[in-house]
Amino acid sequence: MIAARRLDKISRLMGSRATPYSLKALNKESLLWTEFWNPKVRLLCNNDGVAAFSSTSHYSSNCNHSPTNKVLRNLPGYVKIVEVGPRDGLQNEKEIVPTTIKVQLIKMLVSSGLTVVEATSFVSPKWVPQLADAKDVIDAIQNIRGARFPVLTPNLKGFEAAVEAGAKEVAIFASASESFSKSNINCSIEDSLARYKDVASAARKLSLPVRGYISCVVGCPVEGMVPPSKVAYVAKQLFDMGCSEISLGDTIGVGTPGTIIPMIENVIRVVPIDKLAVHFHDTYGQALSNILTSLQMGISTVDSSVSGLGGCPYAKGASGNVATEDVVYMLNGLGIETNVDLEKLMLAGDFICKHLGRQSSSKTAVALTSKKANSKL
Ligand SMILES: CC(C)(COP(=O)([O-])OP(=O)([O-])OC[C@H]1O[C@@H](n2cnc3c(N)ncnc32)[C@H](O)[C@@H]1OP(=O)([O-])[O-])[C@@H](O)C(=O)NCCC(=O)NCCSC(=O)C[C@@](C)(O)CC(=O)[O-]
Repeated sequence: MIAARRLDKISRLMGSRATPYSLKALNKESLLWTEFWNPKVRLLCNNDGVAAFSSTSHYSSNCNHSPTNKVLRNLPGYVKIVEVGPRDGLQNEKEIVPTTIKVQLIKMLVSSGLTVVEATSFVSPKWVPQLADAKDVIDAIQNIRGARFPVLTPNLKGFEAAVEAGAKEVAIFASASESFSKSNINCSIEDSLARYKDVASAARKLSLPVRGYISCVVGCPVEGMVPPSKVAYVAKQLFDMGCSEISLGDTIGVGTPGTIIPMIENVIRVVPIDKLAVHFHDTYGQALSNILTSLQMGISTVDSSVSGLGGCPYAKGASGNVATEDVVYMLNGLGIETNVDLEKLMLAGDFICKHLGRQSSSKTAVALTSKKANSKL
């Protein structure tokens, strides 16, 4: 068995996120080996040193199922959720949502335990009037602790405005479809990549992290099927210009595991899998199965939107993002850590849905709310 002193030292090295699921004795060799994990790495150790090392792919100690189960073996122990509700969720809303409501929503999302909340976009207010108050939103959330608040910036003008407002992290958004690039940001893919190089280099000078999005990773509303090689090409460009994370967006929600797998396979030939995130819209009800497939392939960052709000203004017919509540419910069921308190998350969802005057698109929120109401009868 591993000595207590050594165990302490390794736990310290792996950081606080190594707990509470940092230790696990392996079945057969529990007297000799101890497995340590955190969201990034997995170590097999004994008193003689580190025996094996791998990135992510491990089991949470909360899991009821056996690590030898073939289907579930490669799931991560921790999934980082990137909440995009205040930006992607609201950008398409026709009625302008007051800044105070947006700020209250962000506060509630952070208090549910979400550690990344995309707050707004510094885009042209003529193109996306709903987010014209970006500066005020960033101003009002400056003192909120416990989460990062990336913002979308389509060009240097947006980047400079974001930095001036106090943003500490930005996201650039390209497309794998020419037609979508034109309708979303009014330029070709190549022109957008040239613009984004400038943004990425300006961000590097200030040591600000840059996330890269790719839209239409399986289908485009105009062009139909998008070849995986095109997605891989854009992913490599974004990675090479310094994006610390690349989010693969099924903007119109047409993907199934059958199309997601070849797309991810192509991308991971050119970008390390731990740099990838997935961003699924739920138009055809495929988002959760696509997320599970992505996790099985080794991805451990998932974008979602509280109450399933959202949709891109330049992707007609696309429904909302996958609901964060549904993602958390599924991950809880798999014993995968997220740091998110589902009850508190549902309060945030309820808050924004009441403001918008509509029912949540989260099946989990609807089911748990009606279960609660019934139990009170
Ligand atoms: C990119 C532009 C600006 C090009 O728009 P343009 O009209 O080609 O740009 P321009 O350079 O000719 O400028 C036109 C006007 O916009 C102003 N302008 C120029 N830039 C900015 C800026 N940053 N902030 C504020 N104002 C700006 C500029 O100053 C000028 O003002 P005017 O002289 O007419 O008064 C425009 O197309 C735009 O803002 N597009 C944003 C569209 C958008 O936000 N789409 C939704 C986000 S992407 C998404 O949802 C997909 C994603 C990420 O979620 C993943 C997925 O699901 O796929």
